[in-house]
Amino acid sequence: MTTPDAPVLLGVSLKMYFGHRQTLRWAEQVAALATRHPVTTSGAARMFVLPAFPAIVPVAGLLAGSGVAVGAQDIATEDSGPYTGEVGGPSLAEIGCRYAEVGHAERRRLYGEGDTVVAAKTAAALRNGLTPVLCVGERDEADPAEAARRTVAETQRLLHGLTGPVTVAYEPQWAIGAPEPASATHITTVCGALRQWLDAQPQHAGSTVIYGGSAGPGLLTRIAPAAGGLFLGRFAHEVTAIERILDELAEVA
Ligand SMILES: O=C(CO)COP(=O)(O)O
Repeated sequence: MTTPDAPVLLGVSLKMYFGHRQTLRWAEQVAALATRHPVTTSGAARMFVLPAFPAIVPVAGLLAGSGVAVGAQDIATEDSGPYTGEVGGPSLAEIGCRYAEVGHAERRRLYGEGDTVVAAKTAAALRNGLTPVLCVGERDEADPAEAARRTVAETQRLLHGLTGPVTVAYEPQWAIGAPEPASATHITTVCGALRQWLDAQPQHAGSTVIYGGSAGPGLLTRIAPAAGGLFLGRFAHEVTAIERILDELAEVA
């Protein structure tokens, strides 16, 4: 089952770029944009934002009624107990999170997270009713067919034994923090393969594939519908850039 008519999904992770007040000002602008833009008010596009932990509660308040969902950039593998510094899925769900990001390349590279931890965090998100934003993608640049093979295998490994809808964010690691995203051919090859694999997994019905890695205006219309949306980083810091992406979607709709 393919889902070409599903709403486009635009996610933003603020990583650790913004201070607290800056995050709140940005969220206010995102709420205003989503409340007035025809692509979001019609339901043709859905949005989620992942602020730093301390900003989740106030950002959820600012986004209330705008249709923009909120989520966390990380989640503990366990639900409660002696895990200093961690934040568990039950708390995230309680404060209004709908998404929890897992497996980002920065957490793998800088904090030593491997497949076991990523799979356990994915399970924790699903167990708590949160949609995991499962980041996958090859570390070094490979040709598109090889990248697709590796990325589907990685996704299959990480989701083994799990049930529930997921948002798979294809983020080739070499394209994160780069001047440009991967090429449209590269992205559509890998996202198409992920879509095809997910469509054959009834236990993950309702899942979405989005692309991240230096994504910004001008990209989505070239990679849809293989990519069902974008996972934005730096190029969403200016809310006018998000607006340009919504405008582009309005043009092709
Ligand atoms: O990792 C990303 C989204 O989580 C992408 O970040 P950039 O768009 O800043 O490269």
